[in-house]
Amino acid sequence: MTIAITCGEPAGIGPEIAVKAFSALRGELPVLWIGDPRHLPNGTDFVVVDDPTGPIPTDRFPVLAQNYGPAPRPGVADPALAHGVIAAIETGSQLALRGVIDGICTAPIHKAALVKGAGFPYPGHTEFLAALGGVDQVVMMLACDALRVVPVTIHIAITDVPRRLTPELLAQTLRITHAGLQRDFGLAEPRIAVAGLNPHAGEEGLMGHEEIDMIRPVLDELRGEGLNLIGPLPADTMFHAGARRGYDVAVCMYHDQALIPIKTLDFAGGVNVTLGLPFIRTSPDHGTAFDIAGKGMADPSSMIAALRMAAQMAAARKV
Ligand SMILES: NC(=O)C1=CN([C@@H]2O[C@H](COP(=O)(O)OP(=O)(O)OC[C@H]3O[C@@H](n4cnc5c(N)ncnc54)[C@H](O)[C@@H]3O)[C@@H](O)[C@H]2O)C=CC1
Ligand SMILES: NCC(=O)COP(=O)(O)O
Repeated sequence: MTIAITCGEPAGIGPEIAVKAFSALRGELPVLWIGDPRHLPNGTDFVVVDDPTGPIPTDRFPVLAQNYGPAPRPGVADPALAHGVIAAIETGSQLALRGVIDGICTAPIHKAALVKGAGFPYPGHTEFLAALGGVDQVVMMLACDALRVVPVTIHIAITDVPRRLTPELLAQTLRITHAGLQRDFGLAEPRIAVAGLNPHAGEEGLMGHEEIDMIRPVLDELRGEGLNLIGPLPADTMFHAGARRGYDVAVCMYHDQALIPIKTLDFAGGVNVTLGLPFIRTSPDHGTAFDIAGKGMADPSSMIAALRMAAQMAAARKV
């Protein structure tokens, strides 16, 4: 079992948490870092791996070396490195698709630097990985011990949410979530709670109509396909401890509705997973943390949790 870590934004904390996670998981889970060794923290005891299909060393930090350019100043993204950051994600995905590695764990990227430096046309890894995997739609899920959440719409402006929230998108998100929890998380009949879009889930149409016009009909249709769906629920009351015991995942209508509760509950332990890909991808739930980059202060807990989750998902697919 080997999980590859893609370098992410070299000016962020990605290289640091990869090295710290490697140390923490030594003897438990082999990893392979894909990136430019010049971007590793000073003094990292690394070894270059020439052939990723061969044995991966576990005694020193193993690097599938790429050549992106000199190290940036910590906390200051250099768009000149954008092509390299993207290439690492492509390399990791190809290795995973070929079965050379068991999955990828992506360190955070700085989306603006990739757009500026390489015209990156995707809002994040999630959509880029869907393209690399040859699938039309995937689902972003964030998971910790206390909660799993899925945002139906992801990185779009809040003013665009009602328009982009179509019955097709909601239905496909629910189907992919259902199948992903069955396949990768061992839940035979996942209980899926679905949030409304409006306050009080619309309060019978007094505070918005999306629940009546769109969400309810989609849930009714998918119940006919055998999905165990609860809702639409008022989003403000579905995340307290008692409510969370009633479902396995909360499907939310937009990014912050989903990510605020999980990052509040467990920022250190949260993991970002892409469901619906032909290979396994996880990621820490946090970003590049430019404010602490290069200071040795970064907490690797979320990266460690993401690597463990990728390994568990890979094991589940092998059964
Ligand atoms: N998967 C990905 O590629 C992701 C990328 N991002 C990107 O990261 C950049 C910064 O995003 P922000 O919203 O500022 O969130 P952030 O998660 O980078 O930082 C928020 C706060 O949490 C702290 N923090 C984050 N991770 C930490 C860790 N491991 N240890 C200690 N402290 C930590 C930071 O120092 C900062 O104070 C943006 O460009 C965003 O697009 C954000 C989330 C995921
Ligand atoms: N807010 C979550 C996030 O930015 C992660 O996006 P992605 O790069 O995993 O698509």
